[in-house]
Amino acid sequence: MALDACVVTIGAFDGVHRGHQELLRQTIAAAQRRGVAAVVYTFDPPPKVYFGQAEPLISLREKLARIATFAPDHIIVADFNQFYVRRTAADFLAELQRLQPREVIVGEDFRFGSCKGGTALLLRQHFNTRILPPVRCGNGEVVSSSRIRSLRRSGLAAAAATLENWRDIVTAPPANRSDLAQAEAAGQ
Ligand SMILES: Cc1cc2nc3c(=O)[nH]c(=O)nc-3n(C[C@H](O)[C@H](O)[C@H](O)COP(=O)(O)O)c2cc1C
Ligand SMILES: Nc1ncnc2c1ncn2[C@@H]1O[C@H](COP(=O)(O)OP(=O)(O)OP(=O)(O)O)[C@@H](O)[C@H]1O
Repeated sequence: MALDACVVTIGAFDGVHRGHQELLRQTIAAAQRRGVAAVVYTFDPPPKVYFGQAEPLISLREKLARIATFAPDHIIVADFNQFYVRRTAADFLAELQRLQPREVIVGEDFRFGSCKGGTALLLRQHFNTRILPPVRCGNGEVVSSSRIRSLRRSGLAAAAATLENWRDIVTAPPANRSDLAQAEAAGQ
């Protein structure tokens, strides 16, 4: 996919939890301010799932439905497979360049490229990059997909659901079905 201009956020976004939701909100707002497309770039399966380090929190369909409620213009789903995983950080930067991002929005711990060689600071050397501070829960812990998995494993499903913050929306259809169809097409 190539674009003239956009604001893009990148990540596995497993669970589309409160931290991810902040990235999505900031991305949509920045794109609207700049009058360019808002793009969400995600991976399927989530890299940790591909490497056998975790079970997915939600299906791809549910992830796309949750992301679609923020109404980005495009959702790019990279097929995270044996070929994709060989891409270096430089390869990934070159691919991102095709989207011509006016702004890239990620969290502090974002990593990309084989062996996680790329960091948010490396992104900043190539693109106008906004690195958001971590969203924390009430007790000060950083909200993360890993933390939600760990809470679920401990039988603390209610606490996990609080971090996901999808209690009211989880079974609802996406705001706009055509967004979802577009997102699924982009992932092929
Ligand atoms: C091109 C590319 C190659 C990657 N290769 C690896 C890898 O070899 N090992 C790994 O643990 N993660 C790898 N990742 C996953 C990243 O470390 C990271 O989990 C992913 O980009 C999602 O970021 P997030 O976890 O902040 O959402 C790769 C990511 C990309 C984009
Ligand atoms: N609590 C948070 N606050 C702000 N940004 C976050 C937070 N959690 C994740 N992000 C950012 O969201 C994007 C996607 O992150 P990712 O999908 O790896 O979530 P994660 O919760 O850190 O996952 P995991 O726990 O499996 O490593 C990245 O840019 C990451 O830095």
